[in-house]
Amino acid sequence: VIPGWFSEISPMWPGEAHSLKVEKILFQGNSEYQKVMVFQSSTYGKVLVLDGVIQLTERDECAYQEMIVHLPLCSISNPKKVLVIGGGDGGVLREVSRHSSVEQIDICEIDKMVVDVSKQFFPDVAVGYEDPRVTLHIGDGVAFLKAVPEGTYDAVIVDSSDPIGPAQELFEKPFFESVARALRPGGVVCTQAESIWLHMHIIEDIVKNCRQIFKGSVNYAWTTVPTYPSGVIGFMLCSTEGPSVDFKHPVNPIDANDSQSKSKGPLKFYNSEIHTAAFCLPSFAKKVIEPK
Ligand SMILES: NCCCN[C@H]1CC[C@H](N)CC1
Repeated sequence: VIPGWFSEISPMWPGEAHSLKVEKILFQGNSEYQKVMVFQSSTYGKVLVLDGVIQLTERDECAYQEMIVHLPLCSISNPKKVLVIGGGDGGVLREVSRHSSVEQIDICEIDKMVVDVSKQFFPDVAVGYEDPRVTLHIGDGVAFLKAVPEGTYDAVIVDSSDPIGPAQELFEKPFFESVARALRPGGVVCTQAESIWLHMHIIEDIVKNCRQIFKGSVNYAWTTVPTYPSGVIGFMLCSTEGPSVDFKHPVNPIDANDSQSKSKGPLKFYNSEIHTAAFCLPSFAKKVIEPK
């Protein structure tokens, strides 16, 4: 360990570790589920770490939060009911609330400490909780979805951590089946889907499960997030049987004034061109992900 530096060492990305220079540790605690830490970095603003894994930094969180929300919501016209699984920091809520057609935003986060810590240290991320359309449920997303009436949601966003830890079940087939049941015909889901540089085997398994479960379209998109392992993160975008969804061409582009509300500031990363580009994959990934 280099004094004054945080290194993200994990068996999920063996032999490599991204490091950030630490100015000051601002919070350390143990929740019921994981170790929670916040530190002030030298060049990426404040950083949220769960069980030694970087979840977000103030400098680059916009890339992940904007893409995981606007890739699905800009792919369907008039999203009204949205469910967020995970996402306790509130960043996904901030982005969903830019869509004026949305009437109801439910969020199910298992770890209350993540919510409280985000409100205390990341107010520009946790601002999402201030939207009156938001209802916060503290609990297990797997159980929450089982209780959801069939066909309730237009969109589900699964903003999870990695498969090692509390989010493990969110990468397994039964969970994807419960998401499909909770979606209306032609409804969409977008999940955090790891890195094509590090996790092709996990992605292959997820794609196989999604193709069996989601009878609409199944696509993989990716983007750059400097402080995530290998500097990229991907998303599974799936739609249920019903009105067809073309994820690659946004039918519901985010409107300038929708996103210009004072509390949230302008979009820093997402736009319609980068939406379409996100689905372009390198050949080694196309081979595994795209249908034979
Ligand atoms: N809302 C915070 C983002 C959570 N997703 C991250 C994806 C990459 C992982 N290595 C860590 C969590």
